[in-house]
Amino acid sequence: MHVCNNHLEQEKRSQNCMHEQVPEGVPYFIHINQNVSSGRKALKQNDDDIAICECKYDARYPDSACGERCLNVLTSTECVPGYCPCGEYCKNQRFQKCQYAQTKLFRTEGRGWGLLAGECIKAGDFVIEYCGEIISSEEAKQRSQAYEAQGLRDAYIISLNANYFIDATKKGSVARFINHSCQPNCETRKWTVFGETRVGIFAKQDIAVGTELAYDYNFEWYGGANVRCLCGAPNCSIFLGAKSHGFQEHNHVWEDGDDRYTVDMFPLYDSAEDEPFTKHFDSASLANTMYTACGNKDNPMKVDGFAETNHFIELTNIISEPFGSAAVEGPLPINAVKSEVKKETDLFPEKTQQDISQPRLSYNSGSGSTPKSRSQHVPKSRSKQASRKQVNGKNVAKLFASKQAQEEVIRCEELRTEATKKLNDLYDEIRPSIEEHAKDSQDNVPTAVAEKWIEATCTKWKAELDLHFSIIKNVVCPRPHANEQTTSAEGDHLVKQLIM
Ligand SMILES: C[S@@+](CC[C@H](N)C(=O)[O-])C[C@H]1O[C@@H](n2cnc3c(N)ncnc32)[C@H](O)[C@@H]1O
Repeated sequence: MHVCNNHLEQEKRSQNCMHEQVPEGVPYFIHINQNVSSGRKALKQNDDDIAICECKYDARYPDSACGERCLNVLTSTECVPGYCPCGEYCKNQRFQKCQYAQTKLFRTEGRGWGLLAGECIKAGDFVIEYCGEIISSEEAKQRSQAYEAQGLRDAYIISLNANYFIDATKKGSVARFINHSCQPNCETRKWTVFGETRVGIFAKQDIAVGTELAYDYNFEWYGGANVRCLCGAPNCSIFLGAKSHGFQEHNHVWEDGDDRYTVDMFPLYDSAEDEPFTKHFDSASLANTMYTACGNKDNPMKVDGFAETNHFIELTNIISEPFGSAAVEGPLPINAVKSEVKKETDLFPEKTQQDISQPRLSYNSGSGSTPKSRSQHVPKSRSKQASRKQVNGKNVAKLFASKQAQEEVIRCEELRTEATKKLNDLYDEIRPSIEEHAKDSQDNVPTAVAEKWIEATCTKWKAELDLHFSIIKNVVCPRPHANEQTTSAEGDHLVKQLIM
């Protein structure tokens, strides 16, 4: 174990242990053993905020000094030096003291570099902290896109909490080399250290020396390009972090009962040709809404040529994400995806979860072939969608000639804002409960919390849909302003402005 007593020593040690550890050929990064935050103030803990446990050091029972029954350990909070009744004997300062397990970097087949256990690690042991730069979710999005554009194949951004991420791309601990497995021997756990949340990698089971360490990226990984998972586990999710929010946001995954789809798989009928073609679900849903409002799917009402021409499709594209880009992110939508089935292709073949006690981390079995090359990066199919627009109802309202239409759209916008705020507030309120359950027991968020969340989410979605519907309705079925006729040319102009 490495034990670092203060920051300076830690830093020296971290550099030293890196020199010992880094084999030739490992791409350059700055090794750190403490998160670094740029543009985010380090939390100052007041005495009142410091949790003090009730442990007492007894030389006859050294394990009593902040062992597993310590109140702080039970709440995943590290004791604060100077406050812990066990003083220097306190064993609950593992993050602070960098009490990491011995590990070794090695070159994998097909998955870049990986990390091995350099000693036997016991189930529950702290392996290493995942350190990096603490960045906001906005910054995470930007950096992730920039890294992808720079052609960086490996993604190192993981989520810290709802608002912050840890980016270990340029600066990080060696935890950044731990690869993903769908049947992992490690897991991430969040601990509070000096009032700040930190992410540690912990052993899920006894790990023999020389075994590759791996955890499941699904919960914290921000993702990058879609990467074919080469873990070889029988329950492999096929793509890295396929259940992560980043992946689902990127791929617009939709869930229906036990089936999972990407939105590409939803057929949309082109009213002009009456031929099925694949379009995004959101377009399809709006198309259906339109048909319901202004006719029906088989016999759409034709207003000023909108339903007949591409305008209709363009219009649905600008209002392309009634639900997806909700400002609030939370684990519930992630948890909602239960199966690994993608119906119409073999990409997500149906699998049976096998209860296998030994992890299969050889990566040479299970998937049928031995991966020889670097992981396959699946190209983005719809890069245009990454820059999708969020409709601003107030701006759109100004484009309508009719006062009635303007008022209706503004009212819808207000309702949407209100629903979004309620959802945000609710998320803040229930976050501790969600975070507690999100990782270890995916399906076990308390029902009361889930119900509240679902209700608020539905209200938000409905408000979102109402807004989009109101815009479409007023474009397609314009209400003439007093003494004014909205001509089809004006309608066309309006649509173009909306699209721009
Ligand atoms: C956090 S890094 C892990 C360290 C990385 N292997 C390296 O060489 O730096 C995550 C990246 O490793 C690769 N990776 C990790 N687990 C993988 C897996 N099971 N299958 C394929 N590639 C994997 C992917 O390129 C992913 O973006």
